[in-house]
Amino acid sequence: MKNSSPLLSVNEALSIMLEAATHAPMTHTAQLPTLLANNRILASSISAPMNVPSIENSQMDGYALNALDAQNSIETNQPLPVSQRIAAGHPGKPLQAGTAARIFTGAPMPHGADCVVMQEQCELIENADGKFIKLNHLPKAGEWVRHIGEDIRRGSVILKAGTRLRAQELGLAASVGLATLPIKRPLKVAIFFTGDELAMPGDPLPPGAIYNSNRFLINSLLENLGCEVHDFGIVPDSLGATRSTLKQAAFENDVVITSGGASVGEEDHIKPAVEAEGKLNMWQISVKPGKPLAFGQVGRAFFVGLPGNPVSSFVTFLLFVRPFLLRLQGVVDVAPKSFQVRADFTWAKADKRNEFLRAKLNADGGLELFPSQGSAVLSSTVWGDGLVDNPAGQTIQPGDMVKFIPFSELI
Ligand SMILES: Nc1nc2c(c(=O)[nH]1)N[C@H]1C(S)=C(S)[C@@H](COP(=O)(O)OP(=O)(O)OC[C@H]3O[C@@H](n4cnc5c(N)ncnc54)[C@H](O)[C@@H]3O)O[C@H]1N2
Ligand code: MOO
Repeated sequence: MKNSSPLLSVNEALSIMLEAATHAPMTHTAQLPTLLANNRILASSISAPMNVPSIENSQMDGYALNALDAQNSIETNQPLPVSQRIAAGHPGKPLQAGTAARIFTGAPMPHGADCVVMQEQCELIENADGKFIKLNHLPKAGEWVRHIGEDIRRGSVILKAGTRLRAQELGLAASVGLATLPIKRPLKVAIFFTGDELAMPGDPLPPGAIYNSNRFLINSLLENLGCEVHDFGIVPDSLGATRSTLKQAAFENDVVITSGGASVGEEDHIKPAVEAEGKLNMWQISVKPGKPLAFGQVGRAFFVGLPGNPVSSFVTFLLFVRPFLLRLQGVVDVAPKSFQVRADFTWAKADKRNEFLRAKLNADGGLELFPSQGSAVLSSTVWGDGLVDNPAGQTIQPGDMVKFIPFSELI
């Protein structure tokens, strides 16, 4: 086990976890209704069974016609007769030569028409002989026409295996008529929270106790990732209780995540419990907050021990657990996007560890820091827009460009 100095870097630790996840792919897949597949992971690549659009149709409300007829009508100052009306969902008849068809957005183009003139660009004349349009604009062939397969070509791969399905992907799948999708089965993740000081919101707070905020943080983060959460609640600070809960949780789940008790005090039982029931592969990372992060295996389940401090728990979940759980389900690209942003603050004291500072974008496009960067100050995570990834040993001056990872990339 690697646990002595120098501490593992963030990248080294992440590599160890991702490597383990890559070699233990969760193979079970199921066909799920597309409507229920939000946030789930696609198990196999999807090829389009049809073209989108499947037919040529109009992009505007206006008149469908032939560009040569339009040119002729303008040159001879002869309005074009309106020979039919085509609404969306109602295929029209072939276009009579030398006429225009009233058409609406999304309606099928009539055979023989090659363009659409917006109704704002022509005048409708109605008289005893019928309806005519006078064009104030000379359209080009193809204008305001949506062509077959313009968005999606039949047979092309529209979604790759390992894609995390968001609203956009589900919309795209639905646009080619897919009512169900092959998805990875959700990961079963057990969580428990160590600490005699923990009480649940809704219960009175005894002297010296604190509320179990991590239970709410971690449950929500796992839910966002589409995991099936098995919450074992609060476990007292004893090696026996920690070991038995760990064993039971590992028996029934793919991953066990704990909070607290990961550090070095006598009341910190996570490390000895994991060593007794399984194997610790990694402990203590050069990251602030979050140094005591632990990773290992108990039975067939992976184990991740998050530090008890709420901000440490939150940050290490985002940096390590999120990519790990995504990779376990076959997601290839698990790295969050980061941006170079100007610091509008001073960070005078360099740390030995790689720091992740809670920061907010200001109106000038620069970054400001939450005044207290303590590991227990959860307010910083609500105030902030994301994390500044500050390398070990680095101070920051106003005007320096820093690496910023928005929370939207991490949650
Ligand atoms: N002598 C040392 N002490 C500590 C070290 C160290 O290297 N040497 N590391 C510090 C660092 S860094 C961190 S981070 C913490 C993490 O310690 P643990 O994972 O053992 O967590 P606990 O001691 O159980 O709790 C720490 C802190 O967080 C509060 N807590 C715990 N669970 C919850 C919860 N579910 N919800 C809200 N708050 C929680 C707990 O009351 C403590 O205040 O260790 C340092 N110590
Ligand atoms: O790493 Mo701890 O999270 O600094 O407080």
